[in-house]
Amino acid sequence: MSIQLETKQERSTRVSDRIKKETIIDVQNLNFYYGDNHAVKNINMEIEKNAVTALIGPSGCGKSTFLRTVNRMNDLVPIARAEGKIMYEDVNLLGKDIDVVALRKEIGMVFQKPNPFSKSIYENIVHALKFSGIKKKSVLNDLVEESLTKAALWDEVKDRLHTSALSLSGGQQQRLCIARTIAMKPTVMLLDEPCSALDPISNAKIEELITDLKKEYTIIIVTHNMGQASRVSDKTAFFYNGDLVEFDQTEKIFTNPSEKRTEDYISGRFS
Ligand SMILES: Nc1ncnc2c1ncn2[C@@H]1O[C@H](COP(=O)(O)OP(=O)(O)OP(=O)(O)O)[C@@H](O)[C@H]1O
Repeated sequence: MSIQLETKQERSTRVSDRIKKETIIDVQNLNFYYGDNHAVKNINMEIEKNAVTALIGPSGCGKSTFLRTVNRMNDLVPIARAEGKIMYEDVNLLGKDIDVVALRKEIGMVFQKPNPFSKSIYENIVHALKFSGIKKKSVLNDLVEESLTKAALWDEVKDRLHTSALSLSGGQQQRLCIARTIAMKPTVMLLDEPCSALDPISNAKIEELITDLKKEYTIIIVTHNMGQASRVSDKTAFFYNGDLVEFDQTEKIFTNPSEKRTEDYISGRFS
């Protein structure tokens, strides 16, 4: 009798098949253009629910464009054009009849530089909630506490909710922006280099927070920090020159990538 030993690759495939989760966003043949610039090229990608997906790659390779296409932030660029489909629960997010305000509530975004309004901490959270029709003070108060708690900021600000958000440190401001997104009860959070303007301690706090948040939310994060991608994400997509070169379990990407370009990038041979 001969026993067939499984190769490392076969084991990795078997394990990743077993832990394969539900797909929440299914990107199909996505192309994105800024005028003649073909910035994102024929991307096919399934984003797993309640997981963290990291987008990595050198500057200008299309990561932010891809991210901003998911919640239609690129609609604001006049020369921009998207082709293909981004399916979210049977709805094509690129469809003409999509209510983009509702979409951005469901798929929230946090930007590279913390951008709180120049209002109080409390007002930063309730501003959009009031706009969406919630007026009752007790409901607003509960949502403020809940979202600041989930963003790991409540203990630091609970005694000064009515002071200016601009008096917070950069790291606290970024957690406030995350709380503001959480308050809208999204299902997906898009994070565009959320730590790039932060000090190492704030960075570590946001990373801890991301790991915590994925229990409730699906997260897609653009990062230039390879350590961060490997620490916080479950899956990693490597973009190069608008192409999705490789998309796999983060552990596989960082220990045994299939593509030479991925290996060269993560080992710092180009940036
Ligand atoms: N608003 C815009 N108008 C025109 N071209 C744009 C715009 N935003 C991005 N681009 C172009 O699209 C391409 C992809 O840029 P994008 O910002 O998506 O890359 P990136 O991988 O996120 O880069 P970085 O890591 O530097 O943020 C680049 O050629 C860039 O110049």
